Amino acid sequence: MASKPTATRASSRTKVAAAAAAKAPAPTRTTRTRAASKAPSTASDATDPGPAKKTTARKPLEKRDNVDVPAPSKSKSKAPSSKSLKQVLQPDAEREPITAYLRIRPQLGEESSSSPYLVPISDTAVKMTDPHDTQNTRPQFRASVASPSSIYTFSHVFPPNTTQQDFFTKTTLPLVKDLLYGQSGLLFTYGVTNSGKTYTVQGGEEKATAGILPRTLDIIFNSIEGLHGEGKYRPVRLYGVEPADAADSNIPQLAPEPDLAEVFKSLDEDTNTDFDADPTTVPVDRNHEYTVWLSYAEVYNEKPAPRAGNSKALLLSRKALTLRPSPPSDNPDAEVNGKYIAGLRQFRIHSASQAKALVKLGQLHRRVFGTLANRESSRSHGMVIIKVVRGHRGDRNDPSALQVSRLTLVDLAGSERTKHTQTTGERLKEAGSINKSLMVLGQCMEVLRSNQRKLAMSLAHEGSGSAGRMDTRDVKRTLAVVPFRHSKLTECLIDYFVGDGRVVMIVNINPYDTGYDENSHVMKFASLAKEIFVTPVAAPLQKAPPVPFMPGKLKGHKFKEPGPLTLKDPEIVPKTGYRRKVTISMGGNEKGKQVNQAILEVLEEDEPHDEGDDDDGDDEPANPLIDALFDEIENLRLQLFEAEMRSAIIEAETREEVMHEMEERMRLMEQKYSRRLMSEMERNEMKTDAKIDMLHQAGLFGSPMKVRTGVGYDSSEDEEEDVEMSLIDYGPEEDEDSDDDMNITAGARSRSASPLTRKERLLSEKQSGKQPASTPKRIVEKREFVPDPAPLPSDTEDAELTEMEEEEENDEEDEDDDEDEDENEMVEDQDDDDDDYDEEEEEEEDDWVPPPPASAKKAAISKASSSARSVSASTPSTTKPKKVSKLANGIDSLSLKSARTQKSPTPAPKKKIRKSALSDSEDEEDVEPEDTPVAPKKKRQLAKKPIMTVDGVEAVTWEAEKLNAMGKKTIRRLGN
Ligand SMILES: Nc1ncnc2c1ncn2[C@@H]1O[C@H](COP(=O)(O)OP(=O)(O)OP(=O)(O)O)[C@@H](O)[C@H]1O
Repeated sequence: MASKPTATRASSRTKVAAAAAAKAPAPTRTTRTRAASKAPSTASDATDPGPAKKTTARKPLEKRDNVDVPAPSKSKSKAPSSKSLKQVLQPDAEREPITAYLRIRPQLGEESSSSPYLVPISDTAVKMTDPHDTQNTRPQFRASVASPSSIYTFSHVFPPNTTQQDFFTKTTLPLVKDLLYGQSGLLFTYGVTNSGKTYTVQGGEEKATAGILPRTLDIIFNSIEGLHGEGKYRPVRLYGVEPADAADSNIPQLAPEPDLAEVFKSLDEDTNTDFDADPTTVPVDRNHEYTVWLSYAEVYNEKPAPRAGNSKALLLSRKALTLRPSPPSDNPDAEVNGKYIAGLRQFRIHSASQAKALVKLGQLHRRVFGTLANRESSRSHGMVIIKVVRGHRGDRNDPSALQVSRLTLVDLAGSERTKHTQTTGERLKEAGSINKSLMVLGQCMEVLRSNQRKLAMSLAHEGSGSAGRMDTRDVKRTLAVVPFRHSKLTECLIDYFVGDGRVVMIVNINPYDTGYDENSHVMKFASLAKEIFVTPVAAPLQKAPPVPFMPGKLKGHKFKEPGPLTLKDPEIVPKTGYRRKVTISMGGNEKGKQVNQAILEVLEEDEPHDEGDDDDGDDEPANPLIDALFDEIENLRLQLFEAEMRSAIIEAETREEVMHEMEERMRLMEQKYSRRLMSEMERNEMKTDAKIDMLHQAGLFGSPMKVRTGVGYDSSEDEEEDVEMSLIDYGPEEDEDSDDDMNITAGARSRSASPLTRKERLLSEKQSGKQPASTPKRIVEKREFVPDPAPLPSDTEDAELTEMEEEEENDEEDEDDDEDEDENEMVEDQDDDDDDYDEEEEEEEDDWVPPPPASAKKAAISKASSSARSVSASTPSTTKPKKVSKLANGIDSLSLKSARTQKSPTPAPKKKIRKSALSDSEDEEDVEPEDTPVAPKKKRQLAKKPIMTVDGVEAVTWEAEKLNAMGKKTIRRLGN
């Protein structure tokens, strides 16, 4: 019988070691250290394809300084090779990144937004789009500082319809298995308020909605059924064990006070923990026995509120606890020792329901303090620590055969750091204070990541400097200090981040929540966490010598025997502290249930000052200056954040204001331009009508004149047209003023009044026996360049003059071309006169030298005529202006003549002159209305003749020249 336990012991040890090796995926810390020290050569060897090459590659390394021994070129070239950062940062057998899961909360009906701004695009990725940026506005026009659309990847994305069971199986069950196999783990939920963190951890009220915590407890107890240990040892600190006492197994006496007892009774009634139990079982090593210990802690960073006294209220105290470093003796292989919460009560749990009741108590406390802070949601970080002490059944009294593994489940407070961005001052400070631990957690992750990268690169690179690869110790000296100490939360979890187990992060998101920016922040935090590598190792086996069971004493230290939970424990309730009043109520959720209320006075005490020996083994320097500097940095960060948010809000508001103003201006401009365009179009239309009308009247466009002058001519039609012309509105006063105002340019004048209007005015003036008040400026200006205005010729004289001119033209060959061109120009000018006439054209008209009509014409002209042309060209000023003057005078005379006829609103008197000049035999009587008294004059048949075009004139001129060259003087008949 005596040998049996020994054999069992030996086998158990082997089994423990084997189990640790087989079940724990990573080696122990010692192994890891060895592996790390080997890593550089492994990295070097990794470049060699086979064993033979390894040998050749080693030689130059051994004789590195011996330049006389050349290394094989192949291996030499490979020696300094290095892995890329990406390769180095790949997960391997020893380490793995923090696992990040995303859980999307379903829409609950209270959300105003109908469509979520985050949608899963695969099992591992989600797309997040700013709901306020439907137009994909450019970043500078956006009020939000977060990017408008981003894709985030996770280890797995759980859509809204995921059941609690599925979620637990994929995310937490592996950690529960680890716990039972002797490996620690951490799971924390992260997200803004109302995103479902508490629902994920604790669960809902309905069946099958139990969260990961009750399920974890269920599975642990399902799995160790029949394997419960005697509980001779209890876990202490992080990894240590010590002899337990009977009090550890006592169910906590919840509340001796009657009112509070009522409350807790109803709590007990509510806590029917078994109705939603998870039946899953994990196969465990049945050679071991297990004891489960549970503690509930809260990280509560708020500052105390002013004292509020009420003598009748019950007193509920809560004492701030200190964190103490885990002694290296508990885990000699550890490079960095974590910290434990000193004084945290822990209870040995025998069943899942007992554990759940205790958790409920912890949550009640949390709720009480949450209510105390006047907040609806959890404002503290709730932490449930489950410890499993595993020992071989064959060696129950040997503490060196014990292994303590931990699973820490953290329900973080809402990360609504920017929730109150619209407010500043106190509320922002408050938010900053509440989330200080989250901020520090982020900072720790950032520093950890950068340190890990640095270290990985130093291991991957070889041959930097003469001494070969850089010493890891040198690199470690350059690494930044991870600010774990700046928050209680990170201080509690330090051991997980430096390599004490698997870390799982659950990101909760409510895609209907209005806080897009806050959720973007959460996503960024998750992507940062994913890049941090942790080293899941098995919990150390205890090598502490067995201590005889002495209640109240352990290893020479005074040990306080733990008693039942009493709210008035003088050790717990401090003499000084902060008192606050709070009312808690239980029940009343369902119909008919009585609401239990209790008024509690809560006494809070600050963290006691560490005693001198508390920091034993704390490797971080406790320099007050450094602490003060860190505090200052924190303060400045907060100020910076506040200032950034303020300026972001101002910027967004300004942008919006400017945008609205711009929009308004553009709208006004658009209206103005469209009005202007319309009026321009109307004007153009009327102008065109006027032109057409003038062309009609000039007989160049159809023959309305003929119709008018014919038998069926209706005077009312004429009147209509006159009315139509008078509708051309260039400003009512313009016409009036323009007659008097000689400063108005010819162009403006030409636009301001139609010839019809002018003609009518002239007629009326003539009829009233009055001299025209003024002549139109254009005509006046025409006259301006006439050096010697001649008296107005009569029609006959005019005709004769024209004929004479023509004769002269025919006679004077040199001038002939010029004259004809001049005439053509004049005729063309007449057409465009009303619209485009200006001084420039006038100048052109005067100075214009016409090109020769045709090459054939030149050939036909004799040398004699060429010399005559040159002579006449030398003295053009004597004749040319005179002719122009006659034409101008002719225009006026024709105007007067038209005024006499009253029925011929001819707008182009010059044209008539030119026509008469070109076709001598045309009878002008046909143009005149029948009833118009016409003075006896030379008969012309202008209207009967086809109107001669410019080409016609040229042709005629050409013929005339030809004949002239042939010696014939009479050209009058040529026109016929
Ligand atoms: N997956 C889910 N299915 C159904 N209801 C859910 C789910 N997740 C959350 N809820 C509900 O949404 C509400 C808010 O969830 P919960 O209280 O867990 O948010 P929280 O993130 O813990 O908030 P706080 O940080 O303020 O404590 C609760 O009513 C909860 O029941």
